[in-house]
Amino acid sequence: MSLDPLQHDSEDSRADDEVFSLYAQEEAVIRRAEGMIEQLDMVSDGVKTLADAYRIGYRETVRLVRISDRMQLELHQANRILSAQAEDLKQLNDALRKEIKRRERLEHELRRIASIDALTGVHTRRYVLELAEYEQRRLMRHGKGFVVFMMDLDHFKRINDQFGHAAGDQLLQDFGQLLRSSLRKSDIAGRFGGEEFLALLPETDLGTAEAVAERLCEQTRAFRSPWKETHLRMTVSIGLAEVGGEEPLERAISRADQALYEAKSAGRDRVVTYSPAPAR
Ligand SMILES: Nc1nc2c(ncn2[C@@H]2O[C@H](COP(=O)(O)OP(=O)(O)OP(=O)(O)O)[C@@H](O)[C@H]2O)c(=O)[nH]1
Repeated sequence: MSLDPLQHDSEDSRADDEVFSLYAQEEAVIRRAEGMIEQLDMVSDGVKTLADAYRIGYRETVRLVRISDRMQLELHQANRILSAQAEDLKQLNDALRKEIKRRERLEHELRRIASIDALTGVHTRRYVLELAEYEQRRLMRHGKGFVVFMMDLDHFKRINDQFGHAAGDQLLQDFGQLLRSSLRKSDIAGRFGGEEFLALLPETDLGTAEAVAERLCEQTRAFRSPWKETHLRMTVSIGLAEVGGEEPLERAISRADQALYEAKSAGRDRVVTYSPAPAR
């Protein structure tokens, strides 16, 4: 509706129209205001809901941040503990490695002590028998044999009685050296006990073994061991026997021992090779 007065016929109807129009405008304004109030209420509700949600979200965020902080602290502490444990483990590992090395050295030393006769430097009886067993199996595979020497220093009791036990020890030591130097590296020499020695000569024929034994006998006879203002002398008796096939080593040792007994009986300072007693 227009408010232009030129478009109306009478003053009254114009006044009525104006009143009506004002009323309608007022109505419209009121309706718009009410609408706006409603919208404002809705906006306010929305803001309130958002604020509530934000408050909840904020609290949750704060809670999560606190948890995260605590977790970070715990992780940091756990990390420190793990680092300390790793360092402890490293030290333990180092200590273990050192201990293993120490034990290996000890084991090596024990094996050396068990295998080498401390006085004479040749092998111990037990070790010779161990080596012999292994050697015998090896030679059997190749169809080869070896020769056993049983050796005994002559009248050793007299040396001890005349010069004392220390002099006897010195001669035992000297004989150990003579024995080692007169044999090949592949031969096995040992102290059987007291003043008795044995040697195994693998892959050696009887003739060669006899020559080796004779040479050792001569070297022993010629040897002089300085002792105080004088010198010590010694001789050795040697019995030889061949080890054949699969026979137990003890049997061959026993034959070499018989030959040694013969060497002693025949006057000592000599080599005797075992030969079976002639059948009657
Ligand atoms: N010094 C010393 N003497 C030892 C050792 N082992 C054994 N004997 C001595 O060697 C001597 C061996 O004496 P016997 O068995 O009678 O033999 P032997 O006097 O050599 O006489 P035959 O063997 O018949 O020539 C004993 O007096 C033992 O005490 C040792 O390690 N050191």
